[in-house]
Amino acid sequence: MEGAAAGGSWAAGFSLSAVASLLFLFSMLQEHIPFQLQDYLAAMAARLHDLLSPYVTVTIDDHASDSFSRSEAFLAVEAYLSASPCAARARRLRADIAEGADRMALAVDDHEEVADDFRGATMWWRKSKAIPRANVISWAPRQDERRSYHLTFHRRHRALVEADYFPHVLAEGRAVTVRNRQRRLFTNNPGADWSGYDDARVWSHVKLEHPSTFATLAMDPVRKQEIIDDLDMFRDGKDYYASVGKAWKRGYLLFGPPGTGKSTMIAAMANFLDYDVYDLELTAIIVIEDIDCSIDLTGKRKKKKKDKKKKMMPPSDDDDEEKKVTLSGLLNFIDGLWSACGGERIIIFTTNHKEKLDPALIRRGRMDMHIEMSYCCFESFKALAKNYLGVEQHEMFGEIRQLLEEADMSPADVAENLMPRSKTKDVDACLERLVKALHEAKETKAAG
Ligand SMILES: Nc1ncnc2c1ncn2[C@@H]1O[C@H](COP(=O)(O)OP(=O)(O)OP(=O)(O)O)[C@@H](O)[C@H]1O
Ligand SMILES: [Mg+2]
Repeated sequence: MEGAAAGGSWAAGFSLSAVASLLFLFSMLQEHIPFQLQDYLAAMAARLHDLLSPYVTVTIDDHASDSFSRSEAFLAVEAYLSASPCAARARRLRADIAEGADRMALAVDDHEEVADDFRGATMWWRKSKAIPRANVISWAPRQDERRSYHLTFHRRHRALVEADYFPHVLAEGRAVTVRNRQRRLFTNNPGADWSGYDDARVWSHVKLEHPSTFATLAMDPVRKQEIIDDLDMFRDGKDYYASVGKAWKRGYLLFGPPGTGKSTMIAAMANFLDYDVYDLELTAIIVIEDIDCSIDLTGKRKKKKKDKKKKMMPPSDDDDEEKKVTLSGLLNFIDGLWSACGGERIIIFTTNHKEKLDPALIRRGRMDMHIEMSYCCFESFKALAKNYLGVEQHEMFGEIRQLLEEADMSPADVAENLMPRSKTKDVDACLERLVKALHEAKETKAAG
């Protein structure tokens, strides 16, 4: 290893090159030496190397010997090196789109070597490729190529590598993978069977490419900040959750009339946290409470007699019992979803009718923070006006403020009225259209 030799003494450099020559000779002779002797010689060469060299080498293979999937350690190192400043000095790189990622990622190419500086210690990374000997002739690209990373460092840094450097590489590598991957939005399929754990039928997902952020989300700034703080606290709260003995999970219930920004908030949260999102649309679920929620000592749920209560919003013409979901089935599913996955989890429930939900469903622990998304207030309007029209002050703002207090209009409707109808953004026309719509909404409210 060139870099390692340069970093050590002359003697180490000499001994390394001597060993390298021996290894080269060994590989030349390999074909003429019986198998048993090959193993013996390899072991001897390794011991000779150990005796002479002050350097330690750790190998990380891309496939664990008993597994077909790629090793997590290898992927973490690959991701770490792709983003590390040390890789910027590599001359040969390889570009690829990793599984689940949405952009090209660069990785160090085969046989390339890079030096990473960690707290004053130099870590040399080299990537190697090996093609196992096989008596198979194939025109297809070799599937059995094995790649490995070799980390070489001075033996006095061994404790540092084990205690600090490897955890650092793993954490950074994972963070890079999360940043690169395509995030997904899962939504529940109406009518799915909630009694089982068949995730594929219950959830469908799309790529999450929603542009909404907390900066564009219109709501009371104080409440918005509370939510951001809560998410921040959760994200960095791994140790805290462990110390109080709680699973690292949090549930949010977003409730409010249609068009008040519940789905927009979900996208903003996902973009803020870089998480996948499970959006459980409760209004689309029919729950028939035919099972009592108290649990007897044998752990089974007691059945209630014939007292069937509709607790959630069912499309009333849907009489297909098969499609209906029992409350306990839904609770089991939600709790199963929580416990099935390690690591941090956020699940967001949305509904237009909080008052119709069963208390068991929305108790703290399942839904820890209840967030009301309400009709557009003046603060929200100001955010939308800035976002859609680029105005922060206007003589019509006073009138609009007054009207917003008297009429119920969702942010979705306010936004729609503010949207310019032509490329020449006519701010006055947009605000006038909003005032007119607010007057109508006010009359409707008074009449209803
Ligand atoms: N608070 C908000 N801030 C910014 N834009 C909003 C807000 N509320 C609504 N909008 C706009 O209105 C559209 C519809 O809002 P959204 O889908 O988030 O409503 P919702 O509360 O999820 O409604 P529903 O109950 O029908 O699902 C959004 O795409 C967005 O453009
Ligand atoms: Mg929605």
